[in-house]
Amino acid sequence: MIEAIQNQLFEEISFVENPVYEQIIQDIGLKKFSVIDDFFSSEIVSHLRQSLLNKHEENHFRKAAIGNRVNELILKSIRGDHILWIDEMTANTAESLFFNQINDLVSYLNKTCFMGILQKEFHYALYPKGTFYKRHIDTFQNDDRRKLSFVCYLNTEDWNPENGGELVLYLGEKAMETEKIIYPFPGRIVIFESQIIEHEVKPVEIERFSITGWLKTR
Ligand SMILES: O=C(O)CCC(=O)C(=O)O
Ligand SMILES: [Fe+2]
Repeated sequence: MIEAIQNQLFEEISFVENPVYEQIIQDIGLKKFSVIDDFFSSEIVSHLRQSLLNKHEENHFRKAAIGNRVNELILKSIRGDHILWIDEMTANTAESLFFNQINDLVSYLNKTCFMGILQKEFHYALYPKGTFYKRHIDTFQNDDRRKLSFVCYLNTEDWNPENGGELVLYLGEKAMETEKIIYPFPGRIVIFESQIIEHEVKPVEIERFSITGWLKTR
């Protein structure tokens, strides 16, 4: 009994407010999305990019799918990225650092906003030159488990807006829709409400690297 109270007290005392997480929570509450620069250090980003490139070199990536009854030609007109799912259980050093930060964020969200995030899934994505991902929403019919979409860019430091590949979020009601353009600068993350925000990746002029994932309720 006393131990339980001590533990609870300790939990309350040990809670440290995190300004970056608070920013994310405030943004999502107000705008349904948040963009944070330097969420990941350039060191982690470069290790993750190297890991992505190694695995791509070893032919582990697959062309991304969009549901099952779609043939390859149609698929290519919708999205052209190659992906590889990341398994936390067999994560390498860079991936473990990535998951540590994600898990820290998730536990903060669950503690402070009762988000109820119990599951997560992440994949590497490589967009070859000339590819894109047409306007879409990240939730499937009959499946509303995806709550927050999460993208983290792994491009090199010299990424130039002229490379294209910008993420466009479509915000607001149809009649007054606005576009939020987000460049895929390394270390930058974008978090948005999966069930609400339509978005697209514009055609890219050079290879574009990222990790995309979802925080889910179960
Ligand atoms: O890479 C991005 O900026 C977004 C990717 C995306 O929309 C997706 O994979 O569902
Ligand atoms: Fe998406």
